[in-house]
Amino acid sequence: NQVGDGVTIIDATGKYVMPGGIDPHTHLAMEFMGTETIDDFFSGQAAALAGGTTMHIDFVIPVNGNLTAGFEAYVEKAKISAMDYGFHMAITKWDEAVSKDMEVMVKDKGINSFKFFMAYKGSLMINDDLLLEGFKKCKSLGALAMVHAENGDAVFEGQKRMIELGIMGPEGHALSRPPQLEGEATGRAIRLAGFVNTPLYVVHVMSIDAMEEVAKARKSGQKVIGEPVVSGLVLDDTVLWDSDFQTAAKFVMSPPIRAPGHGKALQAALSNGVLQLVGTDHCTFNSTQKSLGIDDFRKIPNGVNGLEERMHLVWDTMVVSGQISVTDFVRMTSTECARIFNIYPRKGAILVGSDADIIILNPNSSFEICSKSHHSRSDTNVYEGRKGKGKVEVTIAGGRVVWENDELKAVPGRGKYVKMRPFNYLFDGIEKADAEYLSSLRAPVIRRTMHVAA
Ligand SMILES: NC(=O)NCCC(=O)O
Ligand SMILES: [Zn+2]
Repeated sequence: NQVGDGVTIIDATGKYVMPGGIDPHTHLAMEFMGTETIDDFFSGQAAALAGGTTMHIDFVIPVNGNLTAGFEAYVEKAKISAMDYGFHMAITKWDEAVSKDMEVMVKDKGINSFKFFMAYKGSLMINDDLLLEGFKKCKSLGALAMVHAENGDAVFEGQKRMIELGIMGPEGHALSRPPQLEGEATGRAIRLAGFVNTPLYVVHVMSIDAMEEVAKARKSGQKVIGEPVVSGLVLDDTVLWDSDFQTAAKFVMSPPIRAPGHGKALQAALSNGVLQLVGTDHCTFNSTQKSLGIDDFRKIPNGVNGLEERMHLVWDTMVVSGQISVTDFVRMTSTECARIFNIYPRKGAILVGSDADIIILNPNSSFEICSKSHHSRSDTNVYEGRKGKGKVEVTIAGGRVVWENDELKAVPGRGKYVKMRPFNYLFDGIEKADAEYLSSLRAPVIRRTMHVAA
């Protein structure tokens, strides 16, 4: 039986055969906050395959702002890949070399999206000036602009405020960067992208404040994509107040996991089309690394796991509860990502000519999440002990069975780099809108020159 738009099939046993998941947002082998993520391109991908994800798109971080050096470093890191992957690239400074290198990345290296961090003052953060330059360049190249939207200056101020109050623990992380700072930056990025008339992708939408900015823009016809991540959908921030440092610190990520209520609102936004696809922002650190911030929450490396859990948790939270259909599930975890990053139907579909990335999900089987048995190298899991319905029983990546009977057969080096073309569907109509804007401008005023006698 075929269900929905041709991507989901139920076999005689009631199991679903569907395209493998694609995670639009991961950070493997990333040097960040004085350390490096514990999952590299093999261990992170092992986790992904065990959880039904067969491709991910990771963020290349330039080396001292240099894009080519960053790209080369990530090519090395990714040599151990067990599954297919693509790259986005962060832009952390602006000059002629960066502008030229963006062209090289798009035209020669298969990168079609660039991320701008509006937070992490003193390291990755950029200002509005750079945001505008970057957005203009993205538009000219047909590359998608992405933003980490938090007001970094205000976060810095919020952190100082907490330290002055003597709040040094993980709860200070949430208190120092409240939802309004995410809403402000999201709205600002959206308005600047609207001003430039280029599509925008907002990564990890964590709050009602940010989601409402995306909703408003989309309602007005602006091309904005909103990506919630699993942690934002299913967790809440009460854990940050836990009296045990490690228990609380493992949940520190940015923007922070929000107060109860935000997750439910993000789920609703996903089901009614305000938000489009689900990522993980998988960025893992073990307990020793999280302890870097034992005396000061500002030093806790930011990030949580999700690559192995995304498909299960979205299924259990959204499909089992009746908030979305099976077809919606496939769209939000796979197909929409493939369309946005211009790799459909090679990825995100089961069609003749597509890569054979396929999973079998048994809706009647159960999963239980446990850091002792997960495939990430981290010694903790933010979803520890969660149980639910719907289990990925088989993962096939590139035509090879890599997960079956709870056994992983991931082989380092087998994953391929997937080049992504510019000018995705979001760019349709942009040129026409620009032309209309230009013709709508009123005729320039001709002023007579006045000659005043000396
Ligand atoms: N999200 C997070 O806390 N860590 C990964 C880096 C980022 O995307 O901000
Ligand atoms: Zn981010």
